[in-house]
Amino acid sequence: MNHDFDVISAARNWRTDAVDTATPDQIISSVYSSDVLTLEQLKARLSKPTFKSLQATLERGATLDPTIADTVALAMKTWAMEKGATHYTHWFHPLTGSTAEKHDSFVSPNGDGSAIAAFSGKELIQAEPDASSFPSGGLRATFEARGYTAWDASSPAFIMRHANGATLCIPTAFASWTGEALDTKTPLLRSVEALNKAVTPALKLFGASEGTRVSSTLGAEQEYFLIAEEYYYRRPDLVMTGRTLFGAQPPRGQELEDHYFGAIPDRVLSFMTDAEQQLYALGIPVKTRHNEVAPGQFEIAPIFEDSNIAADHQQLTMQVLRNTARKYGLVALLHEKPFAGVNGSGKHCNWSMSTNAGENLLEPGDTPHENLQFLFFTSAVIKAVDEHQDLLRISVASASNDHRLGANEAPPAIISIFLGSELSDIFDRLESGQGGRGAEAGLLGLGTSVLPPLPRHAGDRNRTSPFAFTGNKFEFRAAGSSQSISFPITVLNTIVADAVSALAAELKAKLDAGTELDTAVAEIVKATYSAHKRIVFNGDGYSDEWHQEAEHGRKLLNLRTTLDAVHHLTDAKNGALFEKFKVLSDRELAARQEIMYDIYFKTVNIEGETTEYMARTMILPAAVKYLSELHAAGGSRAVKGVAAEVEAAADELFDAVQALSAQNAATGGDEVHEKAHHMRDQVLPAMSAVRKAADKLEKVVAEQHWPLPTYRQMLFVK
Ligand SMILES: NC(=O)CC[C@H](N)C(=O)O
Repeated sequence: MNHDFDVISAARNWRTDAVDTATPDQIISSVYSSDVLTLEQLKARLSKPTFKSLQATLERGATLDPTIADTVALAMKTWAMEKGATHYTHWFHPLTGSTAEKHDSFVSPNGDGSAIAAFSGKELIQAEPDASSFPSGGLRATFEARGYTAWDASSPAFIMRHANGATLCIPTAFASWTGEALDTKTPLLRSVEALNKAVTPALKLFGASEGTRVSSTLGAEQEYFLIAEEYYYRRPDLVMTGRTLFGAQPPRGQELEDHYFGAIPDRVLSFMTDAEQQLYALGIPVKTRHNEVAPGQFEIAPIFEDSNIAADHQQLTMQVLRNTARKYGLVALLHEKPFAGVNGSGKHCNWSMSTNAGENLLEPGDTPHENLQFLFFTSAVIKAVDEHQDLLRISVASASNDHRLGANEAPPAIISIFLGSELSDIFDRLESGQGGRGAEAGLLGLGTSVLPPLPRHAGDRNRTSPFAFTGNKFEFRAAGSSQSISFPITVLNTIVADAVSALAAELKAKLDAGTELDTAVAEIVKATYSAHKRIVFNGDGYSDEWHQEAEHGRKLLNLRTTLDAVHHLTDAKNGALFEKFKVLSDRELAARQEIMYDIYFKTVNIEGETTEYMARTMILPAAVKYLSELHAAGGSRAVKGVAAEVEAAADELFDAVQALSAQNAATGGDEVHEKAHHMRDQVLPAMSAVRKAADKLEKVVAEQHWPLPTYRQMLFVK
């Protein structure tokens, strides 16, 4: 096959007709949140008493008063139909990691041959989709099809558009008839509540007013690749598995570092602008766009918002990126490692805690008092991450992230915290009993002898750190580009709730005993840092020395692969933690573990089968064809030399495929974790051997015979 035509068409094939892009003024005045049923919209459409009742429900986090449900549903339906919606759906987040929707038409037959537009309060509040095929990890048998979706009124309803219409999407939680969570939203909401319950009493010790509530905030950076659609559909591996299972390294990768933050190609910028306009309409606060490090890699990042809403918005962002790319003859690849040898894609989760008055608890403040608070909560995060390294690692574990972690600017599997030199210095001085040394340039004097000055927005960054302080928040960098952010954030909220409640109890005891607040906090910060500073590491997370020191010196966990990690999810300490904060019951936790094993097993199984299929039906035939051509070409030294190279690699490939085929046919056992281990220990290495031989062939077989678009083409044609 000759790819010359492909290269030209892949480069050209995009629509130049501009979309109707709005100016910043128009975005602010009319586009932003125009497809979101905001509280203002509801207020304008409901009577005062109904709106008040709805608002009270939202504030209490309770379920909607059934007597007003019909009125709210009517307002929703009217709004949605004005926006062009023909259908509505309960939109939820099953344990597949993505989203689910089943549309129902607003049009209802009236029984007399006519039809009316209908949507009742009952239909708004709860539904029973026939959702028996979603993973439940044993929480229900398939014959018990009943799973319920329940309206999450804290995340606004929105409109999803397609070329021929629109759908009203109502964010919902998804649970079994026994009330067990079958989704990622329910535990996230529970963890937000756990965080609130733990942090609010702590804040009160610092003098917070009545009515203070605390929630977690999140901004998730999304990295992704774009490749020409022509190439995508010629790569069964990309279509089936999301990553390339073959591909020799091109002469040029990312070593020139010329793509990162470079000028964004016109086609890509047009795509980005189009996607952003849709995200604005959905009220998603996207802010930043740029070229990422690998050729063909890009990033979109929002500013932070409430973490439950951010989790919904993050799923929508992925969906909009995928859908919009197609309009430009591109495909958005969200896999963590679509191309070996260059950077993978992360979804760095910028996490913090904030009060309902908008106070960021991880912001070093302007006053000594605010800084006491800051140090207290930062210590709690350090304690939480040290005590629950395993859970953070598990929350980002997947077959795809295994290929990313530990190389090309993605953090290693060992969890540690980067505090930056200035903040580390402050903790070190607190620990050693050295107090403040007065205000320095860029540092904020605390005006108290027990505490040293604090940095305002430390500027340094560390790309090899999985969990980095970035001035007024922590960036959980280990999260992978294709995953839902719900579980990582559920874990973060829960472990921090645990640490804060422990430290708050200590603080309260000290205050009750008559210790001054600043002295008491300094003592707690000092003791906490002393006990947990092994988790703080500001150096190179890739170095051998770090791996040695982390594992042997500091005794940190090094859970290299998904299977090493997932195994710990149901450890007694983790079950007790999630039970204590009512985030996940033992059964719900065990179900999640089961599903993680299952998804891992199936993912690698599909990769193994795809590798075998491509090697047998595409790559070996190409090599054989080229060989027969060479054999026909006679006996010159060059021909013989090339033929010998091709033959050697083809033989190696043939043998490797036979070996892979045997592993694909085996199972490793009946239990899902046995199957998963078979995949990791037998199938993945067998796939690597196939790839190694195939990549050798790619370098010697005539390009016109090579059946697959190459890295050189996919990464550089934009
Ligand atoms: N520039 C960056 O921050 C690179 C991050 C890297 N792509 C990752 O996998 O996390």
